[in-house]
Amino acid sequence: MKTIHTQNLIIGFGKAGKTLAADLSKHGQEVILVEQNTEMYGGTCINIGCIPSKKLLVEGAKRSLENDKTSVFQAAMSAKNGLIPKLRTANFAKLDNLDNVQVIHAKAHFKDDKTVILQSDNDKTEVSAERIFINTGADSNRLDVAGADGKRVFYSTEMLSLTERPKRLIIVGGGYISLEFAFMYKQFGSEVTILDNSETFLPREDRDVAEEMLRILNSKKINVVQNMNVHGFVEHAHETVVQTTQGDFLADAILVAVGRHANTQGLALEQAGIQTDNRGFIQTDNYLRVKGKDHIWAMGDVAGSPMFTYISLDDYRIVREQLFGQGMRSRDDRTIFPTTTFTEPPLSQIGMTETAALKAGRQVKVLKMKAEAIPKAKVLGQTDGLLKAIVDKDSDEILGVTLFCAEAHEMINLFKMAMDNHIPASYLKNQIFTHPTMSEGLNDLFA
Ligand SMILES: Cc1cc2nc3c(=O)[nH]c(=O)nc-3n(C[C@H](O)[C@H](O)[C@H](O)COP(=O)(O)OP(=O)(O)OC[C@H]3O[C@@H](n4cnc5c(N)ncnc54)[C@H](O)[C@@H]3O)c2cc1C
Ligand SMILES: NC(=O)c1ccc[n+]([C@@H]2O[C@H](COP(=O)([O-])OP(=O)(O)OC[C@H]3O[C@@H](n4cnc5c(N)ncnc54)[C@H](O)[C@@H]3O)[C@@H](O)[C@H]2O)c1
Repeated sequence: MKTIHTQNLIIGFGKAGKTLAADLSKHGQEVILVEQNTEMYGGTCINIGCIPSKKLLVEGAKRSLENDKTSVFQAAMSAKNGLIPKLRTANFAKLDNLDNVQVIHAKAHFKDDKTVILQSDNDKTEVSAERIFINTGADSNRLDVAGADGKRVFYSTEMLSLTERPKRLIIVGGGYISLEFAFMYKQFGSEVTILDNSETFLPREDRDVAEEMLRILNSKKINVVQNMNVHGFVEHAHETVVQTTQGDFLADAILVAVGRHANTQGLALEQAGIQTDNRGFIQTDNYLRVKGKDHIWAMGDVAGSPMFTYISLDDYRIVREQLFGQGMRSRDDRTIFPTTTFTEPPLSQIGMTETAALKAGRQVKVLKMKAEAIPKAKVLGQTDGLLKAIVDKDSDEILGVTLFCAEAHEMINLFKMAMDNHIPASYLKNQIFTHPTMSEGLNDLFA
């Protein structure tokens, strides 16, 4: 077994890890970044997450008026298959081209809190490191029911690379992945049914927003069944029966999208004395330092940070500030951040919903308008949805915004800046916007 020493060992080629590797190198530090899967160079986002899913959504939308849905599906898959390897190669080259960064293809596990074993097919290397950064991401939760290992039961990764378009798609779960894949496969002409076990559809959203999403889903003939549990899957020659508390459903493909868990299996965290919380995420302080270990950090999904690429990037910023700055940045600095579910239209949110503000005892003004009132929505032919802002009655402070309309995913970022800088609601009422844009609708929303 080879033994090497490095200043910095990064486990996992995720967003935080790859950005930190480049930064450490820029500062003259030597880095080993270990990734277990060559098909994952660049991490979840570019290979099996955000980018391939959005590429398929965009390609499907481009050809939404075409009747031959099999060819729409094939063209979208082929466009996605063309893009992803290029991004992966570029991500690898970006680090590999740096003199003091070494990317090693191996699976890492801890020997102790200063030593990590890198195990590849035919090689084993022991690395002792001054600093260790864990950025191993998350993986799909499995359904523990009979038949869940059947050939038509898939998770998001497989659904991004199906070779045959399913005529009937059942999606188990009613969150981000469920909704985005429901719209995606609807564009490919599949009959889509969402089976969710929660009593309330989109529980984090206000009811008017959830009802509008439900209306849009139904108008597209995407069926949503709430409050049900899957008992099992029974595989037949040409279809699979999904057995639930609300009867049987027939499917050509099933997507299970019921959340994701930390990728810590096989890391042998216990050998390094690294603890996980009751949900399996690595326990850190607000500066992402692993509990009780001054030289080990965890970043991104595995650290229990909200599962978004831009939050993993922000985790990198928190660590960067400790290594090269004043060390002041922490998780407390991002109490509010925007989110978007890439449906049609996209659903974007920041800060408090109306329900959350009232629950917190705030005295609020609720500003609300339909997307169809915005001229650009008519130009785009995308008049579904609504916009909502929650404003403190006395101080005029913007407490939260929900944009469920065309271009919402771009517009919501404006509110991160406005809210961080305490720009009052009245400012938006008179802000000059270009025309015709969806953003100009904010003049009316805040009027
Ligand atoms: C289908 C889907 C769509 C998504 N869409 C969006 C979106 O639109 N916007 C958004 O912001 N977020 C989205 N997300 C979430 C986002 O992709 C993740 O939150 C983000 O990529 C997590 O990055 P990370 O830095 O934690 O690690 P990851 O990018 O997950 O990287 C972890 C890496 O570590 C490697 N690894 C694991 N264990 C080991 C080991 N023992 N040794 C060596 N290597 C190891 C893994 O192979 C992996 O490459 C989506 C996720 C999915 C699944
Ligand atoms: N646009 C984006 O930013 C984006 C897109 C995709 C994924 N993501 C990230 O990835 C994470 C994982 O996505 P996800 O959709 O798997 O999780 P999620 O937490 O968003 O949704 C899980 C859903 O599954 C349901 N559920 C749980 N157990 C169930 C069961 N046994 N039967 C039926 N339904 C069940 C829940 O009620 C919930 O509706 C998200 O939380 C998000 O952070 C982000």
